[in-house]
Amino acid sequence: MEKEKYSEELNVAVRVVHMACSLCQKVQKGLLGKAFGDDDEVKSKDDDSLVTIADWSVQATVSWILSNTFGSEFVSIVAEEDVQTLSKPESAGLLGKVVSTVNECLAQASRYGLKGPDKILGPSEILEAISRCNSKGGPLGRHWVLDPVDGTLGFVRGGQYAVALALIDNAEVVVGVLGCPNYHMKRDRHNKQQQNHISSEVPVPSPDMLEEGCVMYSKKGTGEAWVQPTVYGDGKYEWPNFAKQVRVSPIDDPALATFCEPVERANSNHSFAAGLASSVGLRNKPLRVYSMVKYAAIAQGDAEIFMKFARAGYKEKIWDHAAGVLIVQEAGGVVTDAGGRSLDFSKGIYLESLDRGIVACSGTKLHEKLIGAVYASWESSSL
Ligand SMILES: Nc1ncnc2c1ncn2[C@@H]1O[C@H](COP(=O)(O)OS(=O)(=O)O)[C@@H](OP(=O)(O)O)[C@H]1O
Ligand SMILES: [Mg+2]
Ligand SMILES: [Mg+2]
Ligand SMILES: [Mg+2]
Repeated sequence: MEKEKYSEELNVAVRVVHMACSLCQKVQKGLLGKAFGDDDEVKSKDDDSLVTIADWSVQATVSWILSNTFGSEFVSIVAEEDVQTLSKPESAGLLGKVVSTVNECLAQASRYGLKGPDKILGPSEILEAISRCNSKGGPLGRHWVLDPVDGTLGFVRGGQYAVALALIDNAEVVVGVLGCPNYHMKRDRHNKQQQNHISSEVPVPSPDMLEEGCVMYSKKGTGEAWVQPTVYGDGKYEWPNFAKQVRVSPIDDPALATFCEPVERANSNHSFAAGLASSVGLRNKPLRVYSMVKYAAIAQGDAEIFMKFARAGYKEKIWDHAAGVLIVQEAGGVVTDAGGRSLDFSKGIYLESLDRGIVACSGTKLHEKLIGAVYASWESSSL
């Protein structure tokens, strides 16, 4: 792949994810000041999962920036949220909050080197921006894939969550950006690799920058993944900020490795993962973390393994994985389904032919052991 290919897409994606992180920070702070269930900013969807003003507002913001930058007729976006609830007459208050949140965020676009709207966007333009993300993806052409807030449960509980944006080109994930507003980049005393791909200026990081959230990103085929601290709306850190290369952990001894998995039992079979863990000799307790922050943890070497085994019948969606998978792979890791096959992003919004679950590892040695254990457990359970 030519070096410059997708550079502009990556550049815009990183900036808009930084904007989205700042938006989410503000909304999460506001939510945490209220008693859970005591506000109208969190709604339940038909499948009982949650959606908040942050989910809709990030989707509108990213959609507006991508469409305005690349031309709406050229942009296909596959994203999680729709406007069903938001466009009901009784949701006028909720829509009003989304409209002001999006406008407040877009007003900051120039701080991130992006162009915002010339005038305030009205409710119909915001609804249009959200519903424009209704592409079904597929095997051909370019599709942006967005999870505006991944781990919404973590978000409303004051925990980890992520903003995930990827670009798929002819079924391959070519750009991945993961905003993790509550997950800090790894501290390392030397920071020799700092460099900035997004700008020529390279400010020196102050130690407290490393305590804040981060945005990770990568481009397919580069063999590199990068992390930046988040830029906050309070003017504490100004854009452009620096970037540091991330790399997976060198640990390949199961006895020293740590695995992460979803927090909720409903989302992943904890006992199946525990069985695999013990059969390959993992000793550490699982790290249960909301959202795609689990991929970020693998990419920067905070953990070695991520396993997710959803219940039979649940179909994984591409926006829950695309950005994280690319970042882990380019940082040196391996990600497949539980049968050891690559994930197939060509079938539209679902990972259609996924075999049982997802296994992401820092290296092939751990990965082979885990896939072997999946096969062994499968054989013994079907005896
Ligand atoms: N039943 C079921 N099984 C498996 N996965 C499901 C299920 N229901 C939802 N989801 C998707 O899981 C996303 C959240 O994954 P997490 O790893 O954050 O799960 S957890 O909250 O830590 O348990 C979550 O993403 P968000 O909706 O963006 O939060 C969902 O897309
Ligand atoms: Mg959701
Ligand atoms: Mg999600
Ligand atoms: Mg989501």
